[in-house]
Amino acid sequence: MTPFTSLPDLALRAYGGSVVAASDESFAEKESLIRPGRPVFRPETFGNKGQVYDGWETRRRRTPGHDWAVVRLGLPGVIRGVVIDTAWFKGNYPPYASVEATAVSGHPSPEEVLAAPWTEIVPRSALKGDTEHHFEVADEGRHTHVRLNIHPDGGVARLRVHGEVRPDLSAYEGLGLDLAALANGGLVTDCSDEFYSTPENVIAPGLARHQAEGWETARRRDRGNDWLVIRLAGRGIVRLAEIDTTNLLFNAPGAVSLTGLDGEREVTLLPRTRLQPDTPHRFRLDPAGPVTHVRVDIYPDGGLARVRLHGHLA
Ligand SMILES: NC(=O)NC(NC(N)=O)C(=O)[O-]
Repeated sequence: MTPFTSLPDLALRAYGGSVVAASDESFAEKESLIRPGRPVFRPETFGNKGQVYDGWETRRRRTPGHDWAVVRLGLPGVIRGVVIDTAWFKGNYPPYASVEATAVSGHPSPEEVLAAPWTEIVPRSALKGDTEHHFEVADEGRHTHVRLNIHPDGGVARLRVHGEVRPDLSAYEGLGLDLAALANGGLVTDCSDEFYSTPENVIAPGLARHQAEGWETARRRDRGNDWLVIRLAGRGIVRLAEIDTTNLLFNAPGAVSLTGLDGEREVTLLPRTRLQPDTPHRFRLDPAGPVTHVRVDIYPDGGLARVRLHGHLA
């Protein structure tokens, strides 16, 4: 079975997640919980509020109760697993944690979210200091928010909430949309190589700020070519592709082609076409029937910053 960590982190700040409320954040800010990247630590960096930690850290509690933080998922969906990472918190980690989830439609205030009915998805579990804890989640519900409870207080470096994206696409009814976008339910299901950075990046929101925020493969030393496959938000007709090589200056692919997949049927959407480095290309695609997946071939290797596949759901 593939580990749940291979699924997108629905809470990630780069995917639109937000820590909307917390009981306390005296020592270190709650926003760090969903920051991309590994937590870092520099010893003996004492500020006015104590040692500086890359995480969320509450004060030493002198009253009954426990601390908590509420995260709005950037990508609502079905949660398959949660990672609670206490990296670098050694004398100040919480001994126990639990996680709850809820689904609130629209654009609720933090108060409205807190008042919603919550479902426990990770029961109260023992934690260790400076450790990544992986908890599988069996709940099949679609959720928009999670609440991390720590008992009674302390610091957590990162909270990762991996799962399957289940967007509400009702606002797009009758309109075109990016069928590849992670936020719309697209998913990279396979790729030839992800040596330097994950192919999931090509369907992430926004622009890549640097090379590592896109997809980059190792230098190929054989006669083949690198590729990735995107499962679209649904079966649909793709009309316009954006192939963005921004930030790939000396390692952009020489060319790209796009193939639509629908069951056994394979259809060329874009024949092999030359690319320029550091350029957001737009290509109108050959008319073709609906497809469920698109294979992006790059020649011979390199990577891409973003791939957008605009069209309509069939
Ligand atoms: N940020 C802190 O200073 N935290 C704590 N102290 C040290 N030294 O890390 C603590 O929990 O009292």
